[in-house]
Amino acid sequence: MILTDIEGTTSSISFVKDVLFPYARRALPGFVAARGREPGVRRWLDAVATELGAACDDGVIVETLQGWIDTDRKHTALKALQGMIWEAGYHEADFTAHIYPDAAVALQRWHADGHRLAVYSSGSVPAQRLFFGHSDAGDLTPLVSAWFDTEIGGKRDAASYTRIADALAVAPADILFLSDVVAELDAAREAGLRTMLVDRLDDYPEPRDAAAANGHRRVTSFAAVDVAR
Ligand SMILES: CSCCC(=O)C(=O)COP(=O)(O)O
Ligand SMILES: [Mg+2]
Repeated sequence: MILTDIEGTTSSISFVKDVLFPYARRALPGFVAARGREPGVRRWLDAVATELGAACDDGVIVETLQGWIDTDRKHTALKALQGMIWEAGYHEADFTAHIYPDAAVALQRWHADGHRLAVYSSGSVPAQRLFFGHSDAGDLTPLVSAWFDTEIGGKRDAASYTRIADALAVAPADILFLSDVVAELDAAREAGLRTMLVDRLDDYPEPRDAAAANGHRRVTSFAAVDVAR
């Protein structure tokens, strides 16, 4: 079983930072004005207000969310709202989601070879499905059999990986987790998963040395991933 992160791993950080985040930032005020009363949207706006610890109007909530986008806060409410906003962007073909060609090829090969593939990203599950469904390499969603976001727990928390293994009904040692973030790999290793640091030179121009990789195997492309080990 292969479990992969998205941003910085299958896909470039710059696409997320330079295309997706500015799109969500711009669209947020109009989105909240138009859809803020829908229960599925209100639920997340209320979660932000709760976090602020005070009754606040939607203007304050929008400003807070825009601040969180600016600091790349991986908050579940922000991620859920971003996913809803990006839906329009994908459907109106404003953009397609970046995927490294080596990642698209490897995912297709692993799937054809009978490996089960799952995704674990801070992006919400609907945002992950949109991302893979509208990728530069076309619709990759049929390759993925399970999707996980931070509703199962934080990516730097070992318990999240234990929950994922339970949900997949797979022994932790039979899951290979691919990520660009060493702290996420540390948490996965603590839960018993196999790990590999994906060190994309486009995203990380100064490759991380063995000490920075903290004992995780390191590759710069999915082409070098040996799923058997
Ligand atoms: C898949 S949604 C767009 C990416 C995103 O918002 C994000 O936070 C991705 O974080 P990751 O855990 O995939 O590094
Ligand atoms: Mg990442």
